[in-house]
Amino acid sequence: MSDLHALIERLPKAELHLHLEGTLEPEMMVALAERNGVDIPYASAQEARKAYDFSDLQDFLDLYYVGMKVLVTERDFHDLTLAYFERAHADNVRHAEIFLDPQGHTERGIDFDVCMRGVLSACEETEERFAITSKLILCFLRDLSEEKAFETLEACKPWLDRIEAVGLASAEKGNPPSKFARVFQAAADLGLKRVAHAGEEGPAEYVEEALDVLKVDRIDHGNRALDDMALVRRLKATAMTLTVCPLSNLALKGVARLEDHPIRTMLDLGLRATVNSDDPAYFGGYVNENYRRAADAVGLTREDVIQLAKNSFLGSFLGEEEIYAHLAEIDAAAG
Ligand SMILES: Nc1ncnc2[nH]cnc12
Ligand SMILES: [Zn+2]
Repeated sequence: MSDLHALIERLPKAELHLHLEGTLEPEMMVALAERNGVDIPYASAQEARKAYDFSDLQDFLDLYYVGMKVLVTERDFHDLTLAYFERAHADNVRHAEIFLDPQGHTERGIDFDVCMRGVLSACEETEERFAITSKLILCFLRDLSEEKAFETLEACKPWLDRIEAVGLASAEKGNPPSKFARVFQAAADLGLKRVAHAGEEGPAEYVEEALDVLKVDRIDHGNRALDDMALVRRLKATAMTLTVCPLSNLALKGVARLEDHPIRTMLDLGLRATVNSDDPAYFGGYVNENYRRAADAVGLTREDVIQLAKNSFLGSFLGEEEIYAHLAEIDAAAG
């Protein structure tokens, strides 16, 4: 193993952009389909993997929403979440801020509270077993209506002490952040932090709207912000965290080759970029694999990799003391 790969493995990391439903490995999908008597269009895990050849975000989302239909019971959500944390533990992830797409479940008749109980019990078990801390971010699906988003926010109310933030995910093009201005304001009034996918496929203007209209605390992806240098200067001046997902961008054709990925440019510009896995079961790798493949493709240095790990904690919603404790651990692990 190269020195750089060994460093990547050893560094404590936070993961800030991870859709729980995107950690559904084909083996678990097939097993849950059987357990719950749900029809899926694959006879085997191998067949599912063969279908994972995406032309763009929508092409992926079409399969992503089919896959999650196998999640039915509280136990399914628990098992899915715990399986992710086992993998995260193997990658030396110490803290994760995980996305859940409740509308992907409530829209097909699964109770919101069933999802929440299953996910949260696995988060508690994880903290005890692996000493990994976590926070939960509930994403509104931007291709659905504002009214549906408000219904989801209403369902959040009994769980507010267990929810850190709201997010915005799903089909970006044609669904600008401003569509959700009022529901994000209502979430802020409830004391929730805000994040939004922006600039994944949509233009730099969507990143600007997420900042100005949704008042987000982080931008998920943000790649297209690089098209607008005034916006880049603003992101740098405000130390805005970008949760970047290299293997996702490759799989969804945001970049033609990983060598063209902007992660190195982002660091060179002084942006607070982080590396994350997005939907690792669909895109071919968990967080360390994203670091390794990106590092090899764009020539990240040892200092870049250390900076990325530090950024992952600096951009998290942990308290200052916890963040500085993790930064000290990174310095110790870096040697
Ligand atoms: N990469 C992604 N972009 C937008 N919405 C998503 N939901 C799951 N993965 C997503
Ligand atoms: Zn995402």
